[in-house]
Amino acid sequence: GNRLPPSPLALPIIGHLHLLSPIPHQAFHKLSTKYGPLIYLLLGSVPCVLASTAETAKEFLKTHELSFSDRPFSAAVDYLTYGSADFSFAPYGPYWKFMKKICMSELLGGRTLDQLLPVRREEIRRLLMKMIRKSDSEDTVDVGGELITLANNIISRMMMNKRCSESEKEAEDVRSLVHEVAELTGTFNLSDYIWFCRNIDLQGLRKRFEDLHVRFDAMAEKIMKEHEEVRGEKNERGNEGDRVKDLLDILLDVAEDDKAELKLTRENIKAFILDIFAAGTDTTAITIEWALAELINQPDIFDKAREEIDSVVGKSRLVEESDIQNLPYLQAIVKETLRLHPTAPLIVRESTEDCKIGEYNIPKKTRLFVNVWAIGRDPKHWDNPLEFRPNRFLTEGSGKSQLDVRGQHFHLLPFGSGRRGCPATTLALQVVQTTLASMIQCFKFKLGDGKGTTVDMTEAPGLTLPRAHPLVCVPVARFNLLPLI
Ligand code: HEM
Repeated sequence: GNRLPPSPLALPIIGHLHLLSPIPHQAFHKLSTKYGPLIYLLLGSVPCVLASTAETAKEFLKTHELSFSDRPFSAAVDYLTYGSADFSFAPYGPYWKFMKKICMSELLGGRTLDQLLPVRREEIRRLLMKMIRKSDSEDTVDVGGELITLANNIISRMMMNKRCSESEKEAEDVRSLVHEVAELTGTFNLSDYIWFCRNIDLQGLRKRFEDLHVRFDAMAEKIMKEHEEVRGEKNERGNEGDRVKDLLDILLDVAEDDKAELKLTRENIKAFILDIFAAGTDTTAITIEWALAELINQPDIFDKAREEIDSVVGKSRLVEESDIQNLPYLQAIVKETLRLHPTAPLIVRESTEDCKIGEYNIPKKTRLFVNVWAIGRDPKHWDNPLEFRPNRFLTEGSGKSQLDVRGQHFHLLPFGSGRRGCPATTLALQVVQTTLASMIQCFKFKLGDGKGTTVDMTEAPGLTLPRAHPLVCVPVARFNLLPLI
């Protein structure tokens, strides 16, 4: 037959759009408890399916992977990605495949990440220095804000050998630009619908896209020109190769390579820069913020993590990326954070052909949402799912100790799965684990403004699972840290 999955009653014109607020992944979760693990929805006029369990996720992302490897298109994406010249939103075709190959072999591959290790080390030290000063003056730190700056600087230096915050003003410009782009493209894109509800002023919205596009383009052009100048000089002097290449150098090399399978355009390169900032900054920073909030709320877990680091690393040097493999409890804390607080709570794809899932027919051009957030809290797969218990990943015999977060285990999908999964999982884990470990090693935390001893864990609306209440606290250095930095 021609059966679609079960569906709540739809309203004229808006379909099920009214059911999504205020926080889409939470609203979706509620719908799934009522209508089941696979639901059909009409968002405005767009047909969608919603997968809310590990089993349904596997059907779409693995069994029928190739039918669901496109991303949906929206006006924001069109404006901001140079007419879809980018990577994150590119259709699953030759251009995407070409870029994916470069991503995995060069841009985000092991060798590049190794070469750029000093960037990550320096930026983490810069954050720690700032916190040491706050500790000395017994001042509060806006942890979330500092982590966004950290993530932004790491990405910016990897991408184009430039920190965002040479000056505070410049840093703020880049931060707000990146934030707006992420908000508007809705990296995991729901926003066009939500705006439709909230904001009928489509004209005003278009103006915002244009504005943002112009601002971003100016920034990207400036950076590209600077690079091209340096490359010109290098070529004249003939001494290329004495400096570590940043990602932009690698992209420009590919663009100049006449033997490359595809010719990268200027738009492609700018759009890629935009993608990396939009996909990599908030997700990384907010994950670390959630992890720290959980630890502050559970001093016994915090103590245990600190003891592990003290015994493996000691107090005479700072924890390094290479220590992480010897810190299983820390790794478990990060997995548990990604289970409960996945900063990409919904995976968004689109189907390229008709397809049969179980007894249901899913037509071509149907948008897919996989509710990663709900799957991580499913009591069928997780004991006491709402409790933060890193030990669940360590207990021998529970079967959970072998679980990783790279998309092989469909009840834990913080980075998605398959070909279209996050290409920067390794980098993201390096930054999250090492930053968290160094904060644990160096500081204890007192909550700011006398707000008691527990951190409020409410989520706010937003595509990257922002916290409703910013984590503000006073870092207290555990010992004299300066010799370590
Ligand atoms: C904790 C941090 C991060 C999380 C939780 C995360 C999660 C995700 C998820 C769930 C997806 C969609 C996967 C799918 O459709 O199956 C994705 C895609 C993507 N991520 Fe990440 N990510 C993180 C960090 C980063 C970083 C640091 C970068 C870049 C440096 C990055 C770049 C991308 C890109 C380019 C895509 C699109 C890939 C494509 O369409 O083929 N992500 N990420």
